[in-house]
Amino acid sequence: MPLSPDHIPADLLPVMEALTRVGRDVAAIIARGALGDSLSVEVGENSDGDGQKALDVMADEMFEAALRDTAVRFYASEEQEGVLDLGAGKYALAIDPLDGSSNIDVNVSIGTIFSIFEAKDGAEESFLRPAGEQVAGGYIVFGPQTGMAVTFDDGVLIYAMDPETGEFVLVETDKKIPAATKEYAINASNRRHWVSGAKAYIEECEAGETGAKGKNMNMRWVASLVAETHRILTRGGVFLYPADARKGYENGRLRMLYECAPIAFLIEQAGGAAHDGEVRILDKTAPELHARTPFIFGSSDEVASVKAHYEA
Ligand SMILES: O=P(O)(O)OC[C@H]1O[C@](O)(COP(=O)(O)O)[C@@H](O)[C@@H]1O
Ligand SMILES: [Mg+2]
Ligand SMILES: [Mg+2]
Repeated sequence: MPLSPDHIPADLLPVMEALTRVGRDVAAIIARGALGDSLSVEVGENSDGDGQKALDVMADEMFEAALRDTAVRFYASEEQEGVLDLGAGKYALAIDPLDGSSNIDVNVSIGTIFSIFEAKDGAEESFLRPAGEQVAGGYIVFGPQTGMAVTFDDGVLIYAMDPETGEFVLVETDKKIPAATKEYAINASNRRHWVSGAKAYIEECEAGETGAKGKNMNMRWVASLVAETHRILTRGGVFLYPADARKGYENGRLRMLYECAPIAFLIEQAGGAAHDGEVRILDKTAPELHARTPFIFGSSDEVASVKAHYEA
């Protein structure tokens, strides 16, 4: 099913068609759930030492195969150690083929996150550059409804997949996030490990109307970055995955290239903000393909308040 070319740069249309075609097929596999093969069985480990589930590997293979016929030259995946050279083409695409792996077998929203740069001559240099140089960033969410949010540096487009046709239909052309919010998202089980700025901000949220905020806050944690982003794009909110004292979490958990850069691009295009506690994500350059970064994003007032707590 072709995508409507409205609002999509012509050069990127075949890339977006490949992504949504695979999105439709992955959605169908997920929808069969327990009726099909187990999607959550551990099949190995990626180069980061993360366990790989069957659906992580399957989705990666499906996206890689579909993008081979497009203008994507370099393919960098969370599930693969190095960059693949797919042949001729002017783009470099980074992907988290399946985000929210812990939710695969519990029927909770999961997703795919993608980031596109214009390719340079070399594979790694095409990705290890300021995140602000992305030409597109977005995600596909597999939930009660399958949908997509994407930016081409000109606002945020929202698509809904029609379950009867598998077609991704444009439903909003300029999604905006409210500046103020009463909702925050953080994995509070790690509180004792957090850096002090995150601790201080969350204490203020918990104090509600009895503290400096003067308003009560509500908390949500899905453990699928795509689902949290979709909620924040839809009704506002702030998300934090801070650096913490656990081994391997010195820069938080989320990967700069496959997760934070494209989400930050979307969020800023929707009027929100994204930083690592100090530095704007779009001003950062990943030092290596699988590098992580602390990540705070969402409604601009709260994201600014988090920064003030880090600086205090
Ligand atoms: O289990 P935790 O520490 O709460 O982390 C949850 C985070 O990890 C992730 O699942 C990481 O992504 P992957 O599933 O692609 O590895 C995010 O989607 C989510 O925000
Ligand atoms: Mg992920
Ligand atoms: Mg993943």
